[in-house]
Amino acid sequence: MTTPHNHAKPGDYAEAVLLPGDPLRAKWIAETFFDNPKLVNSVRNCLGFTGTWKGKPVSVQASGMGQPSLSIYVHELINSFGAKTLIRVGTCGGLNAKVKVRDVVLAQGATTDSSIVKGRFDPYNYAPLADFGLLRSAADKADAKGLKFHAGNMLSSDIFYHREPGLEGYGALLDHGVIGVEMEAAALYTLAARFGVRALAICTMTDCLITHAEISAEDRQTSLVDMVELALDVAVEA
Ligand SMILES: O=P(O)(O)O[C@H]1O[C@H](CO)[C@@H](O)[C@H]1O
Ligand SMILES: O=c1cc[nH]c(=O)[nH]1
Repeated sequence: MTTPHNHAKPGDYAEAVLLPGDPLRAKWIAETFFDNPKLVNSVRNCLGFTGTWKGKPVSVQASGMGQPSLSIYVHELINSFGAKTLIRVGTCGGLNAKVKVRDVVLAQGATTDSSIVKGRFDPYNYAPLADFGLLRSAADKADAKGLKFHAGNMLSSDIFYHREPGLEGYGALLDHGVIGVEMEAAALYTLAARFGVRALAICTMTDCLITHAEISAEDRQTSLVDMVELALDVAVEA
């Protein structure tokens, strides 16, 4: 069934879908890693492709930036296109000195300021979590590949440009082990829990908010190769 945001046909997506924020990253992933990539969605240029990785079907769909955008694509992937395993392949800012630029971050949990999650669970503070099986698989595979990775609490913020300067906007999160900041994982985990599917967010740290080290625009794509290969191996395993 097509949707206002996705003109793919039933069966166009694999059950395992990678979710980068950037549509051009989706295209790059399909063209670089997939065998026989086929464009399945281009509505709003939020590109989606299906192909195979190591002989197994897999898709990639750009989520756009932020939790409202990701929520639309993920809701439709699950409910209209049968997605069962959703793995975000994103970039994040670093909030902890132990995380270096280019390190891979597995978002074990996702703290958020977003009204998509916040307030929905009153009087409780819901803790959006990664699927444990996917998390364990990603950690084991990262170890086997010799990849430097960190697993922990990610901040999924609705705000990229905080009013407060530097690290001030992150307040007590800094003293409580939150390791990185991106803009989508909490909504992904909450939707996955609601609809009984599996989700994991894997990010490459591209901008350290403590040291201000960052990956240059030219290096950004190549530095994501390890993360994408890891995500693809996890995605097609089930
Ligand atoms: O590189 P992507 O996957 O888009 O992820 C990060 O980059 C965007 C902000 O620049 C946000 O979407 C954030 O989550
Ligand atoms: O600082 C950053 C870097 C990447 N993505 C974010 O959301 N924030």
